[in-house]
Amino acid sequence: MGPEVLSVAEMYRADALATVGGVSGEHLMEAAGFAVARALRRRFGPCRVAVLCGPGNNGGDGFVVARRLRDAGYAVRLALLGDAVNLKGDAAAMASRWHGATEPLSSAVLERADVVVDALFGAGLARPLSGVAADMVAEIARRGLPVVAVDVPSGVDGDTGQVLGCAPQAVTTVTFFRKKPGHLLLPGRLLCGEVEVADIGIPASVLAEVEPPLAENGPAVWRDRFPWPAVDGHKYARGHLVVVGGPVMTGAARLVARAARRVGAGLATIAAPAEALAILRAGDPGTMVADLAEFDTLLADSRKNALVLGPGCGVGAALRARVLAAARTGKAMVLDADALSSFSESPGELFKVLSDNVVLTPHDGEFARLFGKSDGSRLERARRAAKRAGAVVLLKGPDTVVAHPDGRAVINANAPPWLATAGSGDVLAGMIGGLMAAGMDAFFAAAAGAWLHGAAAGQGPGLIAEDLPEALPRILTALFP
Ligand SMILES: NC(=O)C1=CN([C@@H]2O[C@H](COP(=O)(O)OP(=O)(O)OC[C@H]3O[C@@H](n4cnc5c(N)ncnc54)[C@H](O)[C@@H]3O)[C@@H](O)[C@H]2O)[C@@H](O)CC1
Ligand SMILES: [K+]
Repeated sequence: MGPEVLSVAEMYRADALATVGGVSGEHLMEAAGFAVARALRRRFGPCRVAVLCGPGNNGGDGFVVARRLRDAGYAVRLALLGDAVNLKGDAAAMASRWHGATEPLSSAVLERADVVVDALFGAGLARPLSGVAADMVAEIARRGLPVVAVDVPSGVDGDTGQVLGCAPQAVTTVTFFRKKPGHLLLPGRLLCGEVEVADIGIPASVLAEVEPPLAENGPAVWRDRFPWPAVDGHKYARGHLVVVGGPVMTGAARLVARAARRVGAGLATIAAPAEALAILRAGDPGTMVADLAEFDTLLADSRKNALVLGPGCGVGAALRARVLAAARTGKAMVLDADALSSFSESPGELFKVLSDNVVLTPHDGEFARLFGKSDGSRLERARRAAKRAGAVVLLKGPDTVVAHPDGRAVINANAPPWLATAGSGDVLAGMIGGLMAAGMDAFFAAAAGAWLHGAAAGQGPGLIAEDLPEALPRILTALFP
């Protein structure tokens, strides 16, 4: 599915499979430490480095980093949490190859340091940082020292991106083989700084056995399924999206329709209440307008193959009835905003009629209204919600997650803060609806929509929602095979 993302358990499994395949643990650790030392050298010329090692294999990597940097002419001090005699396996072997002093972990090691290598805890983090480890994190922040993190900044949970206790802010994090969710989900992603994924000799063939159901969102995930028009195609072959509009907030439906047409839907019709028709007819000449009183006729027309309901519609029984009627047709559908909030009292009524041909696009507030307050990372919550709803769920945020009821998911990490602007969500719903109208599978349409939405915000300062659809031709041209 593209750039795979492995859970901590899957990472251990990949590691074990590589070892079974003949790559020794020591080889992996040497390569890991080498990659971290190389990343540090790229960023910092010869300087004074404090390497902080923990009691497990993350610490083992640290011993390699220390040796490699010293060999390269850096002034290295190394401090270990716990006693060296308690180190095991590969970490013990690497400690025995470090010929410098091993200090007990304390802030003394930071004196006169220019850079810190954080090799305290990685994948094996089991509980919140406390005691001297937590004191070190505070002291590093107090001194404003740059940190290069091994695998993850210590304290960041590799599976959730959440912080257990505390964690240092890194400038660079070097991880191995593939990213973990914690590198992409907030706040982990921000604490990592720049993430480098190093090849340490684990063969890609282990992925066939591990089969991770998670990927980092990007064109590699969905490029092959993108609904480019056929040379001999007709506009109806590119799909016809129906956008349900409301009486007052007419801009929302117009943004949806414009985004859908820009992304590739052949036709778009806004179906709105009578009082909104005049203003809608004065809008984009290429967007069609219909009276919402004819909704049943629109639904019965098989050429109209996809719908977006919610943006600007107004919460209530009328919208609820339209969503249920639309869902019963089995057409591709995006439910956003008011279409979701209309079911906050009766989510089960909605979930009963959904399928994986439907994408729900809640932000956190809408998500909580529909699925209740739930614990866990965005990834876990989106996955549970998709399963419960029986539909694709796109949980919006700076780390948007798209989850399929079968457990597949992508994490999107290209959304800039400029997207937090009025109408931006309407454009996202339109992009996804447009792609589904053009024939793209719901899960991949949601993933592609999320990524294109982030890419379209690339202009940065001054961005307004109206700019987003207009950025699509440039982005799509670069993707066109
Ligand atoms: N593919 C892989 O899996 C590879 C992993 N390597 C390294 O190995 C690391 C994983 O090693 P480990 O499984 O030994 O795990 P860690 O080294 O991350 O930590 C495990 C140790 O820390 C202790 N611990 C956990 N949380 C603590 C806390 N809050 N306070 C105090 N002690 C705590 C545990 O009891 C255990 O002794 C990876 O992060 C990576 O850096 C590399 O050496 C190379 C290959
Ligand atoms: K670490």
